[in-house]
Amino acid sequence: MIGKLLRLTTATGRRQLIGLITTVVITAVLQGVAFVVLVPFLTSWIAGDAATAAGWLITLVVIALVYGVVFRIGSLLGQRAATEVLQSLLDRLGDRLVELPLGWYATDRSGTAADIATRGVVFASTVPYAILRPILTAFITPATVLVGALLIDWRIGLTLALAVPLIWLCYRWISRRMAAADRDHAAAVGDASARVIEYARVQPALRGVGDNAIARRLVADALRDQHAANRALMITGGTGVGVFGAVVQLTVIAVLIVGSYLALGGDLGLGSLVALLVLAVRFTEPVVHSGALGGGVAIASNTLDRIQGLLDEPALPEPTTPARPSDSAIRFDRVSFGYGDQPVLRELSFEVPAGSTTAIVGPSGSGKTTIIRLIARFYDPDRGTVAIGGAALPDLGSRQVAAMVAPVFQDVYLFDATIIDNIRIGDPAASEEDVLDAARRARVDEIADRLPGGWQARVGEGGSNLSGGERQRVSIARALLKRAPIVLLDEATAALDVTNEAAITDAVTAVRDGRTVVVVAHRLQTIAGADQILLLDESGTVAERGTHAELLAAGGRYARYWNERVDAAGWRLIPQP
Ligand SMILES: Nc1ncnc2c1ncn2[C@@H]1O[C@H](COP(=O)(O)OP(=O)(O)OP(=O)(O)O)[C@@H](O)[C@H]1O
Repeated sequence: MIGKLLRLTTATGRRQLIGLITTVVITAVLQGVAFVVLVPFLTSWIAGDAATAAGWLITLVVIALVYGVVFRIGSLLGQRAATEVLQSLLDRLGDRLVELPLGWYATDRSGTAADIATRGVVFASTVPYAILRPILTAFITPATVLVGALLIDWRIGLTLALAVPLIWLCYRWISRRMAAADRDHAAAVGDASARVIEYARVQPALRGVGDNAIARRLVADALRDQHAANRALMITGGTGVGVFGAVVQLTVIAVLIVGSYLALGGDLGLGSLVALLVLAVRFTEPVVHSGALGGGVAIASNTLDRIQGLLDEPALPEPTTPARPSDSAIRFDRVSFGYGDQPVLRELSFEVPAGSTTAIVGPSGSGKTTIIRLIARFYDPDRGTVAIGGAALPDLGSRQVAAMVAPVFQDVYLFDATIIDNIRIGDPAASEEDVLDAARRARVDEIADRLPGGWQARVGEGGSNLSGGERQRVSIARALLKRAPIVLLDEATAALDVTNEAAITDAVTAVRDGRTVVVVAHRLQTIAGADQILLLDESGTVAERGTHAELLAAGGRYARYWNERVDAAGWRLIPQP
């Protein structure tokens, strides 16, 4: 645990921790020596030798004074080390969360990450003071007492020494059980947090369908599992401490039996017997304490592992000298990709010429959004290459890719701020004029007109005061303001009202303006207006590719797909003269 803590903190934190450990060792030894000195003091006191007793008493007072000074220094170092550990962990986790590949966030890790970044980090910062210090004392003081007991009376010392392996085995047993119970508990807490966050997020959808019994059951099950895991942790801790206390008390009884036997045989004076019994009790006191702390050590160790695990999450490879893209053309070259063991895209190859628009269509689950994620470098493909401007994304580096690409996803998240502030995220340095210009081109001005407060109206948490289509228009305005050469657009699947439909059509037209656009298209206008259409099939490969006119003329899968959609939408194409 000490090694894990030292690895997680800064050089200053390491110095403070080593200082703390040094003072703890000194105070624990001094405490043990004080207990040992009690023996000659009590023996001479009971024997009526006041002068010798006074000498030992002075020794005890000196030990107590030195102990007090070193303890105070240790307390200060412990507090400073705790603050340093907290600060350095928050800094490192903050940096890590920014560096983690975006794909890490695509799977719902929010509960686990929130638990580590809040409860875990705060607990870790208390470890130097609340766990490390008492646990070291609980081992070093009895060890000093044991050495003293062996020197004073080897038979009593040997009795104590024989108990040590039994106590150690018992301690290991408790720690292992507590570590396992804590792992289950942490998993249950992470799961329950994720479920509660998810439940809050999907409230609008749930209220829309009227019956949220299934979602409520999922949350209730997760909370019940967390409760059960918490109970198991408590029971494991309570049982362990009870068993450990009983084993330690048996040690005192063994000393009492051996001591009484020696006293009855005349080998041990009454004063020495009393003093050695006091010593045995002093030996067991800190050891009993270690039983209760064993669980804390196991939990602390697990927590430090979890924090280290998050810090060690693999990042995507980044170039030392990023390559320069020649333009904004996108190329997929025999790309295969899957989430875990589940393959999604297979040997996918296509090109999107710079400045053109490609619409991706295909059945649900065929991997359309995954293509968008690969271009934004949420993940690197398992095989094959994704390139922009002739350079593979790992050679361009995540920063450059992020600067070149403006994604507009289906589930747009808006901050609970004004519409203007939400658009400005696209380019925080942009002038007010530029922000308003981008907003108008994405027809966000109509949304501002509708809201009380206009441009200064707050959009609510996650953008809840706006409709899905409106949120996507704000997101398109962000992309326009960013002036990135590539726009990735995952069109909302939900049916849009007439106003939003027209506004999105205008916004998409505004976005195209010389940019390279890849759009997961659901609206017929977007599909028909694209320079190139890629039709994916269920197995994650390109089934057909071409312009709308070419694919319709071919009369294949795309033509069937198109005709079904046109019939469903009641659409009619007006023949061109
Ligand atoms: N983060 C993820 N982890 C695991 N599997 C995922 C993840 N994201 C998507 N998938 C799975 O990968 C497959 C392709 O998903 P993707 O979202 O790319 O499809 P899509 O064609 O965009 O679907 P839709 O039209 O329904 O949005 C699906 O089977 C989906 O369940």
